[in-house]
Amino acid sequence: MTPPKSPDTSPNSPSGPGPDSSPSPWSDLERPPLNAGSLRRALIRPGGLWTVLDVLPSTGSTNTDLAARAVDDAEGAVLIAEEQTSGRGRLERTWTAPARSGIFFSVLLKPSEVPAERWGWLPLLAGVATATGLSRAAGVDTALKWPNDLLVTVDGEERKAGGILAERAGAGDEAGVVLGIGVNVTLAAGELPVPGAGSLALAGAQVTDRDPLLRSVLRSLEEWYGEWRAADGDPSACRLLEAYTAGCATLGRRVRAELPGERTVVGEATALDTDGRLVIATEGGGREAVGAGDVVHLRAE
Ligand SMILES: Nc1ncnc2c1ncn2[C@@H]1O[C@H](COP(=O)(O)OP(=O)(O)OP(=O)(O)O)[C@@H](O)[C@H]1O
Ligand SMILES: O=C(O)CCCC[C@@H]1SC[C@@H]2NC(=O)N[C@@H]21
Repeated sequence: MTPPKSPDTSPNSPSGPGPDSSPSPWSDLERPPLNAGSLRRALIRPGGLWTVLDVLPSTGSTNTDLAARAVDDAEGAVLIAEEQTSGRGRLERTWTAPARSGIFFSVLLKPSEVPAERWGWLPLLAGVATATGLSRAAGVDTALKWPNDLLVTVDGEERKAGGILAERAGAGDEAGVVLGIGVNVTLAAGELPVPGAGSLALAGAQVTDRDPLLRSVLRSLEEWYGEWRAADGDPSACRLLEAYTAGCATLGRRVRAELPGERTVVGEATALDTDGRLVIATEGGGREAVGAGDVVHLRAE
């Protein structure tokens, strides 16, 4: 089912009170809830990675919730929310996640045998896996904006429709990473939280049932994670570096990386190095690699 087309004079019309205050143009019937039972049944298989802990009607942030229980939970724990009231992005920025408008979830991974310096690949791996899963389930093309954004094209313009937040959690033998993934699915034009945001629906995907999307992204994440782990976290050996490079819209573009202390690096983004840092060929003929943890903003020039 698709959202109502303009002109729509109903009180719920996206052309109603304005971008920030307009209620959803979707009815509850068109935005069915996630089905926890079917998600569990689909994801549980012998030797499989995932355990769906819960599908919460609302929570602050699935990353915060899962991090709080990271020592006690086994790897593969998945926490899903229909809505987040304090969703977070990188550097404690806000991630807006209105009820039933997208897929919002966190997974707990504990790749204890992979050298910890390679764990920085996990958010990039999650980007590749999410793009693969969305493409399989909804036929929608997404591009990766280094380091943690998922872009869709809406009317010829790139817009952010998703993001990934990776946070270290637990300690000692139970150390791990909470990977949080958020994708705007049904958000309509009048509901966009910030300029430059987009959604799968706005990119032309005919998706209202979010269960298949979630299943597909989690399956793809399990596949990529399995390959990466089997390769001891070496992104070249498991073709992660190749896949990220192929899907990355940042490479080949002129960018401005804003670093702490008002330092900037400007030039062409040419490659990712083996640590997942973005290599920028600067105007003076040099090359500088910037890490995801250091970049405050990365803008296309
Ligand atoms: N549902 C959403 N859809 C799209 N964008 C969102 C959503 N919620 C919040 N945002 C934007 O995402 C930002 C958080 O993401 P992040 O920390 O990756 O910053 P960014 O602006 O994407 O980074 P950069 O400047 O490097 O592109 C928020 O500051 C906000 O601008
Ligand atoms: O764009 C970003 O900076 C990252 C956004 C990450 C959003 C997801 S939604 C599920 C999980 N819980 C959060 O609070 N954030 C992540």
